[in-house]
Amino acid sequence: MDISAVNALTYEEFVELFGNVVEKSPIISAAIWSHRPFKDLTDIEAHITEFIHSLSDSGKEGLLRCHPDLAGRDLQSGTLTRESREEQSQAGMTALDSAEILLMHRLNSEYKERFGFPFIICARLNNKADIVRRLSERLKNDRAAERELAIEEVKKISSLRLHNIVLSGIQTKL
Ligand SMILES: NC(=O)N[C@H]1NC(=O)NC1=O
Repeated sequence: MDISAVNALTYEEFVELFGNVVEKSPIISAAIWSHRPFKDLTDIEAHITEFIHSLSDSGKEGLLRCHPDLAGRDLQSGTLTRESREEQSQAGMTALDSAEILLMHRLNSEYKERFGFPFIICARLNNKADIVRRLSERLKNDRAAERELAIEEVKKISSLRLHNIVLSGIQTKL
């Protein structure tokens, strides 16, 4: 799918295709559609980044709260989005033993209690050991630093999702 095909999408098609590029936040694709025509994927990413950075601190935290825990309740109950399930699976989160699941639950709860939003990391770029290590380390940060780090992870997740859609030929929907 090339950029001219992206630019030719109707609003409805665009949001259907890119609505979950930022987890459970279709407002972002709804907003950036107005910026067509896009020059390339980097241009789309720049608009996503611009939107996210324009949010207030509470808006950014709201965006973070749209993300499911890693190895959390949604994974156990099968209610993850397709994208999140694939990412969590790739990072080994779907193949944890019971002790590892308990550890993730304990660390995720501690994190959420401290910061008021879930721990977020780009699962495709990290394995199980990285995730546990980073989660333990990041618990020591302050809230503002963690908010910014988490937003950077959301941007990495979104970039990989965007590239995956455009380059992998999910255009069958079009
Ligand atoms: N909590 C969290 O990091 N969630 C996620 N990370 C990722 O790569 N996909 C997700 O859903």
